[in-house]
Amino acid sequence: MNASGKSMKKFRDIARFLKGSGHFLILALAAGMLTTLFNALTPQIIRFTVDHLTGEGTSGDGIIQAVFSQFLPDGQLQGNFLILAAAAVLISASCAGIFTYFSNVFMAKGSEGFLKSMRDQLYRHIQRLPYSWHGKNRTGDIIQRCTNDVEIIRQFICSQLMEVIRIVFLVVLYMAIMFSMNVKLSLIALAFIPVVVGYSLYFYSKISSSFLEADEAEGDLTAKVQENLTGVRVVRAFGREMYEIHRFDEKNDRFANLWIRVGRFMSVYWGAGDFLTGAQAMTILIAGTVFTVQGQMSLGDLIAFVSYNASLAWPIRSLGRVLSNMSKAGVSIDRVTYILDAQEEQDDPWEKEVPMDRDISFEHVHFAYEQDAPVLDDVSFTIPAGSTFAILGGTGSGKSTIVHLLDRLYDLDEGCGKITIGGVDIKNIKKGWVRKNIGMVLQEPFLYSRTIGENISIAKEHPQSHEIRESAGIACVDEAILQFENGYETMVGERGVTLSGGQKQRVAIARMLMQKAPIMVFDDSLSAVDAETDVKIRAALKESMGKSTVILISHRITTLMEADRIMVLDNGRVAEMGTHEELLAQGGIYSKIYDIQMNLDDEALKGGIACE
Ligand SMILES: Nc1ncnc2c1ncn2[C@@H]1O[C@H](COP(=O)(O)OP(=O)(O)OP(=O)(O)O)[C@@H](O)[C@H]1O
Repeated sequence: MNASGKSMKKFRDIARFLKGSGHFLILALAAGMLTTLFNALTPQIIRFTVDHLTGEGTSGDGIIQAVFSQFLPDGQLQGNFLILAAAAVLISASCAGIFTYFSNVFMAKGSEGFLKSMRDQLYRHIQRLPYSWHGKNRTGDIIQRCTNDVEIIRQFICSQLMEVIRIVFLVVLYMAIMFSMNVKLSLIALAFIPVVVGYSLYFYSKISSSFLEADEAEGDLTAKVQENLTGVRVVRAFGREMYEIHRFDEKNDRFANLWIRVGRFMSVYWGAGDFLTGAQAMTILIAGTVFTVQGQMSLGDLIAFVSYNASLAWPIRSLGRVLSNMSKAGVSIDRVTYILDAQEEQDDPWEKEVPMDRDISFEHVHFAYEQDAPVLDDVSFTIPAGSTFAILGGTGSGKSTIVHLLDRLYDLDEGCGKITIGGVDIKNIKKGWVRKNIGMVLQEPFLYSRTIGENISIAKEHPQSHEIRESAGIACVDEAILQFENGYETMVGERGVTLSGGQKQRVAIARMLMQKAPIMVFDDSLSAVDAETDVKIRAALKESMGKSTVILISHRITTLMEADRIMVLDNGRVAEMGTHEELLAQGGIYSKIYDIQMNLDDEALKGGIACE
């Protein structure tokens, strides 16, 4: 596809969001044009009135004369012209007002409808994008695209594009009327239009880099404030308040200076623009007066002409600005279509739902994230259904990657081994089905800004309160929750600040238990819990888990020593495999870590030790 084909495709991608709201924009445009039409009548009425007073007659056969003659015969018209003229001004102003109202109402409906449709579609699409896509794209950037860029596109379609059409209509209409009154004077007025538009176009394209810099400085300042507020505990703990204040001052200064510079540029622009407009008005006035004195036009013509000319000044000046700002939309359309073009995660037709309470098997699995170095190297193991399987390994050894692969967040490439559940390659099992049947608790669980009860019950459609308490009981967090004034109705604040790390982990365990999944994964999810509670939770889990298959990942040997089978992972390779006793007897990595952890004092034991 060539460049213009690509641009058209992008424009079509965006224009489809007009479905359901596009007709409002057309109505807004039509109402806006009618407003312009009625506004154009007033100078004609003034022209007629003035010529009537002075007894000049070039406008005698004009449109207003023709309309008035419809209502009253010539004789009566003479006596009532002032009333008629006043009524005509009032009627045209009222009509203009009414159409302005409708134009704004339709514009708001069309514009908000377009925005809503675009946001809805983007949100829905992002929800369905693969996890790997999220891994490659920064959250802040995605949010920026869904807010700022979407807003710029809305302005482009619903404001700038409409404005350009409205201005072009106004210019064509007014120039047609002006040409009908005096061709020579109209040619002078017309000659200024490209100069004014060209000047503002040139100016705005020149200062767009200053605008961009100032916008970026604003983003920088916001990010600084956000980081500071999020990390307020660290700032206080390290006594970094003054340092943070200085850093903020620097960014704030830069931000202010950049906007002052933009302000200076804009002052030059407005000043020079005023001068240009004034020079044009002066030229029209001088030439118009000469033509009037020469009898080429009436006094009414001159006044009406000057009035039309003045009404053209602002729209023409803003045309350059609007056209120049429209170019920004191209970048935003690119940024939004980048998200929309990303392939959604979809089930292939051959993927099915199979029983998940079966053996899990990794067969010669090799895996690397994108172009990065290999993370898993020939990993093979089998987890019999209903058993507890533990994985021990140093930081970055690939433990979580195994879970990502099992959950189909990433798929294995051809020839890189196989993962099966009940003998079925998981590539042939629906992704949604896999995830629904694998309960997962992560090391740093994410809790929503909702009540604790809602957080626990999120995985279940119609949760019963006794089920919520039951799950919380197994996760040893029921007692702690009841100690809060509002119990299960306690709101978990932004990022769950009202709960301790260990409490959050336990709420996440309770949430996972609600899922009653046949496979449960605990990815270092007891790390923030003290050793005693860890033992209690595991005992309660053992009792309640029934036939579920459990995968335990931990740095703490006491957490996983009772597992049916333990795998030691070293730099993506299976280093050891066996029961606790077998591994101790081998005298390898596992037994070394065991010795270190067992010899540590209680304090260290509570924190857990990384097995590196
Ligand atoms: N989404 C990703 N994209 C690219 N590289 C990744 C991604 N996730 C993990 N890695 C890399 O893969 C390697 C294994 O990471 P993984 O999270 O599986 O280790 P881990 O054993 O669970 O570590 P930890 O105990 O610290 O959680 C690391 O080098 C990590 O940097």
